[in-house]
Amino acid sequence: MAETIRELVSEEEVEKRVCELGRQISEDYAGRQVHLICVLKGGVFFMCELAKRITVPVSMDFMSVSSYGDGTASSGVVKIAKDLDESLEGKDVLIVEDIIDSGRTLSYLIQILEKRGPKSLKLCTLLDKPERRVKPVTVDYVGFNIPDEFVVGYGLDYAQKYRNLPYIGVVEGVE
Ligand SMILES: O=P(O)(O)OC[C@H]1O[C@H](OP(=O)(O)OP(=O)(O)O)[C@H](O)[C@@H]1O
Ligand SMILES: Nc1nc2[nH]cnc2c(=O)[nH]1
Repeated sequence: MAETIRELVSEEEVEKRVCELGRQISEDYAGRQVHLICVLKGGVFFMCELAKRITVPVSMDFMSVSSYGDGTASSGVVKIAKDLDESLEGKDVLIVEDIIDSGRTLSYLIQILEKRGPKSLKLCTLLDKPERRVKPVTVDYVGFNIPDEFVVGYGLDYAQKYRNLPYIGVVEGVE
């Protein structure tokens, strides 16, 4: 069977939800600066769109933590491929992720970042698959809870493809 993509969340729905999250974050961080941490590569589309909707001062940094490689199942081994450039000391830090699945990546990342002295540390994810959780993670902002299906688009890949889709879709026709 050929590889195809079935739309799960439309471009319009994603845009609307990103605006709502931006508004909520702006209210919650009123009078403060929020330091966004983008988890590469998947989080980059979401972080850019979200940052544009936040009305309090924003600073940004990037980190790459990988546990999936080219497959559809987490290896369970989390590697830091690129660390942050700046210190988190005294900052109101908001991690921006594309998806939380088993929770392995984020529980590991939060453990590391908490030790770096942020004033606060919160988590925002575009997508969450709560029924897949292996490691507990506290999620402060969620775009959409989705079922247990492997999704692509809006930054998410399958073997590095489909990140550029403007909507969220499910890959069909793969093992
Ligand atoms: O909750 P988990 O089961 O740990 O899965 C979530 C992680 O998987 C994806 O990253 P991936 O390793 O695919 O890297 P990428 O963002 O560079 O595609 C996603 O961006 C999360 O970081
Ligand atoms: N692309 C992609 N990466 C993931 N990482 C964890 N779950 C997923 C998923 O459903 N799709």
